Amino acid sequence: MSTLANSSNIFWHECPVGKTERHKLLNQKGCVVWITGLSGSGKSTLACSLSRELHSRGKLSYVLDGDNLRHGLNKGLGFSAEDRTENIRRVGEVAKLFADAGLICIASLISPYRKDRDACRAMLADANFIEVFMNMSLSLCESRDARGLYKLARAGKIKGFTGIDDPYEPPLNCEIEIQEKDGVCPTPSAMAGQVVSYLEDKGFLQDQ
Ligand SMILES: Nc1ncnc2c1ncn2[C@@H]1O[C@H](COP(=O)(O)OS(=O)(=O)O)[C@@H](OP(=O)(O)O)[C@H]1O
Ligand SMILES: Nc1ncnc2c1ncn2[C@@H]1O[C@H](COP(=O)(O)OP(=O)(O)O)[C@@H](O)[C@H]1O
Repeated sequence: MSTLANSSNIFWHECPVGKTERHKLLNQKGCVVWITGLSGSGKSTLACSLSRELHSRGKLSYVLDGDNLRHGLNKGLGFSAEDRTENIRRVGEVAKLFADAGLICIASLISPYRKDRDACRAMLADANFIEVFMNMSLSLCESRDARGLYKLARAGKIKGFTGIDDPYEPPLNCEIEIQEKDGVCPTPSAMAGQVVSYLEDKGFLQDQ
C-alpha cells in the first residue's frame, strides 16, 4: 500500500457521457441556487417551496439543507468559524456535483461568511451559481424563533449564535434578494416565484 500523502499519483478520468448530454436528457441546465441568511429568515421554507414549484414544472431539483446535512455528511462539525467554513466547503463540493449531474441544486445554509460563499461560487462557472439573500431583519427572524434558539442565545445558553454574538456578512453582489416590504415578508410561493423567474430568464429551465 502506498504511503504517499493525500493527492499524489491520482488522475482525472473523463466519462464519455458529458454534461451537455445530461442537460438534453433532463431538459434543463444544472446550477446551484445558494440561499443564505439568518436562522429563521426562511431559507428552508424557500428551498422547499422552490423545489415543489420546479417539480410541478417537470424540472428536477434537490435540496441540500444545512440543518439536515449536519445529521450526516457534516455530523460532528460545530459552529466555530473553522467548522462553518468546512461545512460550507463540503456542501459547495456536493452542490457542484449535483449541478454537474444536471440538477437544480438548492443549497440552504446560513453560510455567514462572504469568503466561504465566494469560494463555492468559484467552484462553478460564475453564471451557474445563483446567490439568494434572505434579507430579513433580525427582529423578524427572532420573532419567529421556530426552535427557541434565539431565546437560548439571548439567555447566553447558546454561544456564538449568528446574528446575536456571531457575525453575518450580507452578500455585496447577490443575484437575487428576497426582502420584507413594510415589515411583511413575501409568501413562500411569491419567494419561489421570484427565483423561478430568474431561472427562466437565464435559460436554466428551457429545453436544451
Ligand atoms: N451557534 C449557532 N449559530 C447558528 N445556527 C445554529 C447555531 N447552533 C445551532 N444552530 C442551528 O444550526 C442551523 C444552521 O446550520 P448551517 O449549517 O446552515 O450553519 S452554517 O452555514 O454553518 O453557519 C440553524 O438552522 P436554521 O435556523 O435553519 O438556519 C440553527 O437551527
Ligand atoms: N415567507 C414566509 N411567510 C411566513 N412565514 C414564513 C415565511 N418563511 C418562513 N416562515 C416561517 O418562519 C419560520 C422559519 O423559517 P425557516 O424556513 O425554517 O427559516 P430558516 O431555514 O432560515 O431557519 C418557520 O416557522 C416558517 O414557517
